[in-house]
Amino acid sequence: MRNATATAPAPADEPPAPLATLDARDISAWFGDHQVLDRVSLTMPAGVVTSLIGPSGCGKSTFLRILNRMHELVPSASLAGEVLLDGDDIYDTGRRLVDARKHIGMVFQKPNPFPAMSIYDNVLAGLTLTGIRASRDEKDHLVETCLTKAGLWRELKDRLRAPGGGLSGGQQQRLCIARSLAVKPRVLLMDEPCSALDPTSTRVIEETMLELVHDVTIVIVTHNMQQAQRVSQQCAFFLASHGTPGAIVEHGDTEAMFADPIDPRTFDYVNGRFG
Ligand SMILES: Nc1ncnc2c1ncn2[C@@H]1O[C@H](COP(=O)(O)OP(=O)(O)OP(=O)(O)O)[C@@H](O)[C@H]1O
Repeated sequence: MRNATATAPAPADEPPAPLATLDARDISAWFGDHQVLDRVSLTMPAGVVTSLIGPSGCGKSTFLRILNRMHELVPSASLAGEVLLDGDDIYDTGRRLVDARKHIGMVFQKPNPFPAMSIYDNVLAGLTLTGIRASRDEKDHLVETCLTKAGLWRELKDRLRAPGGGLSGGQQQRLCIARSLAVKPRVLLMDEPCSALDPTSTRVIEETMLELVHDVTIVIVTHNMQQAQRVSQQCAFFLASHGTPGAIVEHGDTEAMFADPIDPRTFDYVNGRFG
């Protein structure tokens, strides 16, 4: 068991963490006494983009937030089940919350850079929080690496001291991706990351995801069926029918799920017949 106080600061120039598999086992979730997920199990393999699809309110975001311990921030929220990162339970009582968030980063629907903070400092904002120390040279290198991976370096390298809030929506979202990458996560969770963006910015983020997946396991919630097909290799279809808690109806290879789904409800959903 890891000791909560034993985590020494890690240097920023350590090599990228190896790819990791995230395994959710029998996840149930509640807000108060309202159950919103019922025994959901899903393996999100290393180096794969997994998309979570399904109608509004079926529990996709709740499931995603459980994967990095954000669900517990809601006072009435509770859950059952296990989330294993390469076999280690992220809810183990000996594990620090901040470690789970460091290893499993999150990008939200609405870009949320610190608006008055410079682009440079935005990228590095997670370092202090997660106890990563870095020299000036290491910070410069990290900023360049993360902005490059997020597809922003060429656009922004001459204005790193400008405020993050002055960027376009698409650039802000990519800045948030760069900020997530700076702490070298092993998994990146993305909750409808393109829903506030125009088609061009959306395509840039999708291309970024396809590059990033070589370094980090990705799980994305999306309402866009074309996006799920473009970016993900694995897909899970969630449904909460007639007031029952959300559950996975079907999951597997994305191409197969769209071309030849097993369950008629999946067929109807991916063909736009409901939801
Ligand atoms: N903070 C909260 N407090 C109480 N209930 C909540 C809270 N957040 C979500 N819920 C409820 O949990 C259920 C699942 O919501 P969730 O946001 O996970 O669904 P979703 O599939 O991601 O929906 P959408 O696609 O619209 O974002 C819904 O019934 C929702 O009303």
